[in-house]
Amino acid sequence: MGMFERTASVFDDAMVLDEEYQPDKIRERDEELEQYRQALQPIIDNRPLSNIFVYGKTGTGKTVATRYMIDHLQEDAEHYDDVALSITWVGCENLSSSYQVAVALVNELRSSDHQISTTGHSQQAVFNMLYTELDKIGGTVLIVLDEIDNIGSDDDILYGLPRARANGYIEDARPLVIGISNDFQFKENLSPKVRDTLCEAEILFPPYDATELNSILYPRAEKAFYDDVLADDVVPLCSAFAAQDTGSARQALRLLYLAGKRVADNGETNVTGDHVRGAKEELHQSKVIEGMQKLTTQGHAVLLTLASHTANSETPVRTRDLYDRYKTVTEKIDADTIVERRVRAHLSDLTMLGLVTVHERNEGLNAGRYHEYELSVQLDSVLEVLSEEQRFDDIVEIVKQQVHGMDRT
Ligand SMILES: Nc1ncnc2c1ncn2[C@@H]1O[C@H](COP(=O)(O)OP(=O)(O)OP(=O)(O)O)[C@@H](O)[C@H]1O
Repeated sequence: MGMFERTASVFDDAMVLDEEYQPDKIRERDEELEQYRQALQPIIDNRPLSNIFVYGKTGTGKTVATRYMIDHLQEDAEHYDDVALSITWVGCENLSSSYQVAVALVNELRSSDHQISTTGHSQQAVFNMLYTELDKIGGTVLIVLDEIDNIGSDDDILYGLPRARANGYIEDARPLVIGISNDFQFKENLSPKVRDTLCEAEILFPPYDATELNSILYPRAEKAFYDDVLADDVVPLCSAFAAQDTGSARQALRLLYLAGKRVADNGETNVTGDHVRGAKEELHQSKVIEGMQKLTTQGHAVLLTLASHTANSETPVRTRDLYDRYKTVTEKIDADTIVERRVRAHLSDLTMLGLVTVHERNEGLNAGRYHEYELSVQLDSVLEVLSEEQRFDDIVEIVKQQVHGMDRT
């Protein structure tokens, strides 16, 4: 026997539940797909093009629908000799300016031995390289900018690309931009001229309800799992939880996958509603941890203070005691000390994120009303996140020892 053996599994093909899997049908999006078709039709008819802006919350099918439409468009365009179509897809999740997007586009269009570096050129120089590349390709060049909201209000590229032909920078190519965004504010923050051209055709992807999620999930579940391993309530529960929370198909698929994985990890043979509930809790925890990682140094300092009280069994703790300890914490980590009122503001942020629970006390006339706080997440996970920041190292170590001290008693 080797060290690794194929695990007996409820999964027939778990990859079907993976993010990257392209389903052969897009469900529950007939209206949006029809709008998409109409917006792309001018390419086939050699009519003037308009740019397309696709928006909606995360997991609502924007990317999968765009891939699907482009695949069909590419296939059908081949039937027409006078339609020249090329596609360029750039994910902008790590690109925070027009300059960076332009560099990424140039590199996407160029062969691998003519790549340019991300620094050292002027923006105009990179734009010119981009226009040159577009002209070399010629014909309609469909440019998909996924997660375009990352460029914020630095929207020069969205101004320049659609006007490059009219302004005489390119002659042979007709660029068409599809911008995809899950940030509703993004469009509002664009300059009016850019907004008008980018959003000539707008397609909104609303969140899914439970029924729609069921119809997306069932065919995937059927392919992903062996027959008869899913209890009847598994898919509806995944759909219901995701519909209540975000309306995201990604979340629903993730729940289904994690439920299956729990079964596999426990060496069980059937997936039940309880596995889905466990998966939901697991997803929730990882979201909480993500929220914790994104806090500012002051947020982390307040959290660390509360962790220290927790390690010493001093919770729930009153604001003023917490503030005293906070001052020693910031001294140790060499951070600024903010006033008590602002520490309270951080505490209420932490409460909103689900990291902290607040109790309101009312102790007679003299004591008045006051607040007490305690952690609502595991001390271990707090300390793990905090130890990712180097300046916290020493003090996190101290708190950890306090926990061990407690264990001994
Ligand atoms: N209508 C649908 N039919 C089939 N599968 C879908 C549908 N909508 C979403 N999915 C699936 O849900 C997952 C998330 O969808 P997608 O990546 O398209 O979301 P998105 O709107 O682009 O999200 P984000 O804004 O976070 O990128 C994918 O695995 C996709 O296959």
